[in-house]
Amino acid sequence: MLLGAIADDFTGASDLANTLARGGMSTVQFVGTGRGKTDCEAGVVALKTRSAPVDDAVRQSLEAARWLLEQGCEQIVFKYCSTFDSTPSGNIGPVAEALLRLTGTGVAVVCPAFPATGRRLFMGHLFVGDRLLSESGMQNHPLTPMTDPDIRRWLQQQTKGEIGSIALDVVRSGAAALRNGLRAELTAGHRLVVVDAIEDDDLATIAAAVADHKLVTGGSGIAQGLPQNFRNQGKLSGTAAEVPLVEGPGVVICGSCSTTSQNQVACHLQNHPGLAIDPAVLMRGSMSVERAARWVEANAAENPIVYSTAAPEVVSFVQQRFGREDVAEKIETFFGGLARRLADAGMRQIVVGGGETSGAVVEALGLKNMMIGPEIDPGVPVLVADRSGPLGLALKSGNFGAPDFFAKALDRIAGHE
Ligand SMILES: Nc1ncnc2c1ncn2[C@@H]1O[C@H](COP(=O)(O)OP(=O)(O)OP(=O)(O)O)[C@@H](O)[C@H]1O
Ligand SMILES: O=C(O)[C@@H](O)C(=O)CO
Repeated sequence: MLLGAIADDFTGASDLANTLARGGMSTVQFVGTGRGKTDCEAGVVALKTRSAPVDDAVRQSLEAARWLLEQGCEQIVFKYCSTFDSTPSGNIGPVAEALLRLTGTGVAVVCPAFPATGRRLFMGHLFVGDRLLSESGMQNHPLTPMTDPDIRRWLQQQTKGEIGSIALDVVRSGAAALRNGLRAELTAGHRLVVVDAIEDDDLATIAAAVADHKLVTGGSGIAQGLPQNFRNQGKLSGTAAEVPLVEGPGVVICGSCSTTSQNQVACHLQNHPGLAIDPAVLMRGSMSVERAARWVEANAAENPIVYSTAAPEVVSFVQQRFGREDVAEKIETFFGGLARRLADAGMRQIVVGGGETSGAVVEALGLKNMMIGPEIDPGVPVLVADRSGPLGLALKSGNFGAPDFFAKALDRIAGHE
């Protein structure tokens, strides 16, 4: 393994694995510090640490990094969300600082930009499309409401060390100028440096500038140029793994409440049967995994959807009543249990909406690693795991995908265009 990555959630991991695979590295997505197939050029360890307690997130990330370094990785990427999902008390800062120490790195870039999905960083401020992050809908996120678009200020609340920043004009001056800028930041004592990027070319410049960095941090965009660094050194084999097609039956499970997911659920419901999961009903114990599974099986021929997706005011009402973490855990456990029950009974395609939800589903399915198939929409590939035969998956980040993503994902897993 040449490049090892640690992703703080499962959809983020598949987003990054997709980028590295498209960049020409043979890539495997590992579940936790999952073992199994390690003969790849890039290994992405998917953790579920985005909303975990800080100590837990640091411990799991260090364990994953140590494992990746043992596999021979020359560079470690810490992948977080392109919308920088975190709270003022963590976890991006503490994990990044712990990885700096572990890898003996002086300075690392911080760059969540992902222009293909509208995430651009200018003067340290993060935009989603034409909106500042804090006005993009992300301010209503159920677990990590992003209420400040200034990534320097947000990250500073999470770290012990002072945060540096490098503006777009330096990036546009080229890789050598950026390297000098990073050295100057290090001299000033800034070991985590927020770097602007608004186009793919900016990300390519940043990737070229950090070719010899032991640690790189960012969204999946930062990884677009990393395979080229290894190619320049003649280290890539150029052989891609064969990923099998997987026919149905299929189901969609959505626990994401983002605006994008709300539209995608509404779109899928136009032509497919749906079962809405009311968290209050779940908390009272009046809905069981078995009941939902029977409903899915009765509708299996029509690619049904089971979802807890709801509007922000409904989400905050239920959170106030039952507690944010308790509700999230109840829903995630339910969706995990549902996926396992369905896969045990022969479901071969599972499409999931939401990073936390995806983590719960993949962990409940007990998968060890996943191969990376074709891209469905920017940032979301087909994944194929082995679970008594091939199981096709798509793990969609809350904010990714076209309105018809769910139907398209099921088609792509089966190899239909
Ligand atoms: N109706 C609801 N009320 C309250 N909480 C909910 C509801 N539906 C889902 N949730 C919880 O909200 C969280 C949604 O997070 P998830 O990561 O799955 O989606 P997302 O944040 O939109 O996606 P991503 O992390 O990929 O951006 C989960 O913990 C889920 O259990
Ligand atoms: O970077 C993103 O936006 C996604 O890969 C993600 O992390 C989803 O949770």
